[in-house]
Amino acid sequence: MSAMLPELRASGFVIFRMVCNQIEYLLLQTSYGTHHWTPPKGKGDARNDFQMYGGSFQDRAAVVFLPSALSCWGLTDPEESDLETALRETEEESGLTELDLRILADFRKTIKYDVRGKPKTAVYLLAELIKPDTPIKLSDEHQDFKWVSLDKACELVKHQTLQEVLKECGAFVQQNHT
Ligand SMILES: Nc1ncnc2c1ncn2[C@@H]1O[C@H](COP(=O)(O)OP(=O)(O)OP(=O)(O)OP(=O)(O)OC[C@H]2O[C@@H](n3cnc4c(N)ncnc43)[C@H](O)[C@@H]2O)[C@@H](O)[C@H]1O
Repeated sequence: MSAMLPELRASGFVIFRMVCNQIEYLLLQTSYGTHHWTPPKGKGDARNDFQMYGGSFQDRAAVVFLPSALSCWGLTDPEESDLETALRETEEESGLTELDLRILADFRKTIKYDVRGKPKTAVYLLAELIKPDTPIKLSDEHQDFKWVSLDKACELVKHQTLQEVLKECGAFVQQNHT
């Protein structure tokens, strides 16, 4: 049965801004669990929530059926791309829309880790906040946000794979930012 389920997959944006010639990265702190810090990101569609938290056979049928049904009604897209997911989640979690961002299209980094014993893939894209003073509007999923230096961001995120993503973002920005 599990082979028929979609992978647990999330996408998001590492967002940076330039303030007085310094690069700062946006991190959000979850209002649940261990209150970990993460760039804005989230899961691609409702089917993934099932994998994360488990459920009955009926629940399974519902979560596999629901995205297809919603898609037919034009309410959501079960084939949402990583970019679409990242944009949607970024807007939901920070209030920042595509219009606020300059996407560095050549950057894309994928990491894999286990969450509650299940493999998860997280895809990170990279974008600059065009107007550095644009306000951040948090959703209920997060309790705090910070704009921080690369070193401080690596300190906050704790997980080595995500620290490496942030460092690659830093190097990419240094090489490609005009
Ligand atoms: N513990 C919890 N209690 C109640 N509700 C919860 C919950 N966790 C999630 N939710 C619910 O799920 C929703 C989030 O949905 P989404 O917002 O769609 O999903 P997400 O970005 O993938 O968030 P999540 O926190 O689950 O994942 P992450 O991989 O960062 O983090 C998942 C775990 O992996 C760890 N992790 C993160 N990055 C890692 C890495 N690079 N390496 C290893 N572990 C990592 C984190 O520390 C964390 O423990 C929330 O609204 C909330 O309702």
